[in-house]
Amino acid sequence: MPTENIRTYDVIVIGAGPVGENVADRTIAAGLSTVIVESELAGGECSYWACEPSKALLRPALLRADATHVPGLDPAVKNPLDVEAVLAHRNRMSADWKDDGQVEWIKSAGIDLLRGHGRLEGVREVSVRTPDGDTVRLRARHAVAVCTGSRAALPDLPGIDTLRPWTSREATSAQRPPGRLVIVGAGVVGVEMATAWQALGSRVTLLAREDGLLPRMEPFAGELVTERLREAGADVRFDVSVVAARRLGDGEVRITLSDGDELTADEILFATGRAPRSEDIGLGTVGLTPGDWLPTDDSLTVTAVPGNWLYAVGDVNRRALFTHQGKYQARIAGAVIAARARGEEIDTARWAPHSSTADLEAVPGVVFTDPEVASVGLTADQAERAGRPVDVVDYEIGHLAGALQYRPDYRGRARVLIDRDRHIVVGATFVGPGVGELLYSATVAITGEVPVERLWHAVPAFPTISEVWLRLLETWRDS
Ligand SMILES: Cc1cc2nc3c(=O)[nH]c(=O)nc-3n(C[C@H](O)[C@H](O)[C@H](O)COP(=O)(O)OP(=O)(O)OC[C@H]3O[C@@H](n4cnc5c(N)ncnc54)[C@H](O)[C@@H]3O)c2cc1C
Ligand SMILES: NC(=O)c1ccc[n+]([C@@H]2O[C@H](COP(=O)([O-])OP(=O)(O)OC[C@H]3O[C@@H](n4cnc5c(N)ncnc54)[C@H](O)[C@@H]3O)[C@@H](O)[C@H]2O)c1
Repeated sequence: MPTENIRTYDVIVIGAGPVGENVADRTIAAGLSTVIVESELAGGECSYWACEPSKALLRPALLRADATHVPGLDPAVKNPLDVEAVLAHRNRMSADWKDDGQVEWIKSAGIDLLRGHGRLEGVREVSVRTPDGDTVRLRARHAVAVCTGSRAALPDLPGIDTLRPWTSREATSAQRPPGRLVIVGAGVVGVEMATAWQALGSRVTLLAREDGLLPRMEPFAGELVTERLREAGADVRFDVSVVAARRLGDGEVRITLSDGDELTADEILFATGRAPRSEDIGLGTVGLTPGDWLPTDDSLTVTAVPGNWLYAVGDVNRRALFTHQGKYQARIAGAVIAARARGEEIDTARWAPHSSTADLEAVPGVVFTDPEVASVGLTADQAERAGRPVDVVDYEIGHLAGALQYRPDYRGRARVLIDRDRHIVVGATFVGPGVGELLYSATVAITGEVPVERLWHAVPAFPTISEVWLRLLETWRDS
């Protein structure tokens, strides 16, 4: 790269999603000049096509499901949702797909924003193709952080190019409910979007190729969500996949399933996982393969590239595809970059300031369905596969006084895994209305490695759902 017209910064961040913004926030706070490059909207997938719009669609649906069962409320809560009002609320929560607020924050933090498509150009260099066709060249004194996130992965289905399917982007930003919506994939996106659009009036068919929903979670999570989705009117099918799909001249979609059944829908949503946004970011110029995920060590450094200058943070490293976990990584990457810029050794011991240990031991996640699913740490299946001796302790949350106060028809279950040798919690799953807010207690128990003997002294208030902790301890003691 010729040296003229090169802008030099301490740190270059590619991608202004929640993760890139947080890396830049930490490096600026450490006194390092930082530029952030963004090709679409500052705020990333989370703000406009993922977390924010999906939760704005789901909150009215979940509140209505709870309220419908609480006596004495206005019968109006039983009425269908006001679709227009919900979608208008979703539009507001997605900032109407404008990023002025985010840009204002970036500027106020002292970070430079460069709009355009960023690409690595060898060691510590990045070129940016701006919207008006210019190329801006950047050089980093210390670090380049790739925070380009992920996109929806589509299956390799014949004719998919002409099918015009929905991905998570259309599913979170559509301006009216399709009459009939077929959803392929029963992971988190599939079940959340099934819950939202069924509540908004679509007739949803949810297709799982496994024998249940949410296949990577405790099996009872998928079972309870299936029950409620079916009660809400959704057609939930297991052990089935799509073998062919095409859009007809009238706009309808004709779908052939692996069991020979045919479906007709107005839209088909592929909620079939994620792929890294790394195919066109110059990975070849640093010896990596375009289109691959970018694995890192626990300090978020891409160790396949020598020199400790390249970092991958957030979805693109595939460690844990959640906004909160990517932001945690961003705080750690920022501290690592700052320490190395000062010439200091980094401390990557387990739970040390420069180690993203929680990615491996305690990733919390909430699925915002009816009922909610909140989990952190290991499932029983994962513990068994890892050869980790644990006691599996279950409790029906609906037996709690607090649960019945919350919603008289409460159905839910909790499971904790207790390490047999160390007597600490290593995994927890709660399924039931409102359990999302319980999750932090389990996350603290796991990351703090709190001995069960001490947990007895953490008294949950009566009558709350958090009394489930006490019941789980009693069940463990008496088993
Ligand atoms: C439907 C849905 C719902 C979700 N709900 C939740 C939830 O409730 N809670 C939760 O924790 N997680 C949720 N997630 C996951 C969450 O959205 C991601 O984990 C999070 O967005 C990852 O942040 P990121 O910054 O790594 O990537 P992204 O948010 O994808 O941001 C990456 C940014 O980089 C930009 N970019 C990409 N390539 C370039 C380039 N070459 N040059 C310049 N800029 C570039 C992109 O335009 C984008 O702005 C959800 C995901 C989906 C799909
Ligand atoms: N509430 C939240 O925090 C939230 C919400 C949505 C998404 N997310 C994050 O986004 C990530 C992506 O979610 P996702 O649901 O897209 O992916 P996922 O990996 O969770 O689930 C994908 C599902 O699609 C199935 N599938 C894959 N290919 C298929 C095919 N060809 N045919 C049929 N089924 C197929 C898989 O078996 C799996 O069940 C999640 O890992 C999660 O971390 C989080």
